[in-house]
Amino acid sequence: MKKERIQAIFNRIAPVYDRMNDQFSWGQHRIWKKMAIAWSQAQPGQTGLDLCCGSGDLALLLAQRLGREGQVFAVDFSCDQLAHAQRREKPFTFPLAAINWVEADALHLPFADQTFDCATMGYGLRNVIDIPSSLEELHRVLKPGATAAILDMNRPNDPWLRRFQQWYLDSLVVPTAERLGFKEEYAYINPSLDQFPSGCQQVALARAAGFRRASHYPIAGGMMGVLVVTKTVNTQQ
Ligand SMILES: C/C(=C\Cc1cc(O)c2ccccc2c1O)CCC[C@H](C)CCC[C@H](C)CCCC(C)C
Ligand SMILES: C[S@@+](CC[C@H](N)C(=O)[O-])C[C@H]1O[C@@H](n2cnc3c(N)ncnc32)[C@H](O)[C@@H]1O
Repeated sequence: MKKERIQAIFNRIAPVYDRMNDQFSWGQHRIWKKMAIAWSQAQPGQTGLDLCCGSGDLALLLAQRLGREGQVFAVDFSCDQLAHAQRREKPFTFPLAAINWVEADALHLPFADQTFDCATMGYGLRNVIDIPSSLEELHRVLKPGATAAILDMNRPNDPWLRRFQQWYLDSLVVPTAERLGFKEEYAYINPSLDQFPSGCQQVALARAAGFRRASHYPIAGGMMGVLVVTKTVNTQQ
């Protein structure tokens, strides 16, 4: 799928994206995102990156974790998702790290090598048009020793759960989205899952991108998963 088509999908659904995620996942996506933040090993005061930030869920959680002394760079190439994210940021009262909202392509990040202490990527890896390049770019901008947590949907290994996931998406998610005029955008999810590398394949891709430490943790029965990668301190890299 071309970059422009992906951009158009997420620009179009920006007004309903958060509400639909809450509705379709019964609010569970917020738990899955908090798990990704924990796996990122982000610490107060650090400089963090949230790739494919969309409406800002993970960027805001990362900003809470990094605190007043930290800072977040939240990157997305959808101007409408970023606009929505910046409007949401205002009501937060507890001490947040400063969030820098950056409209850019995850495949060509406008940051120097070894910039970030930690990173998150929520439901982005499956949507970039070049997964190996995205992982290589992530590796480039992380500091040695930094960890990234990459949350996404996955096909479960269990055949019954696979069938449930396909049925849920085709028979509940898409018809509901269709009633709001977003059939095409949500009908994209199931085929995108068919193309998405399995957890083991994601680990292999991460290793090929230079991450010497990579693990994949299935969650929600394997319908979701978190790829956790760490850039080793090896001076040869
Ligand atoms: C937050 C979630 C998905 C984000 C998301 C990712 C995409 O790639 C999209 C592509 C096109 C349109 C929208 C999105 C998008 O919103 C995960 C939750 C939302 C999912 C749409 C629903 C997935 C439901 C699970 C398959 C089953 C959940 C079972 C339930 C907890 C009982
Ligand atoms: C499913 S949304 C995820 C949003 C948010 N991370 C979350 O957890 O809800 C995927 C986001 O990735 C963005 N995206 C896809 N490919 C991208 C790329 N190459 N560069 C930057 N953003 C990209 C889309 O614009 C969209 O906002």
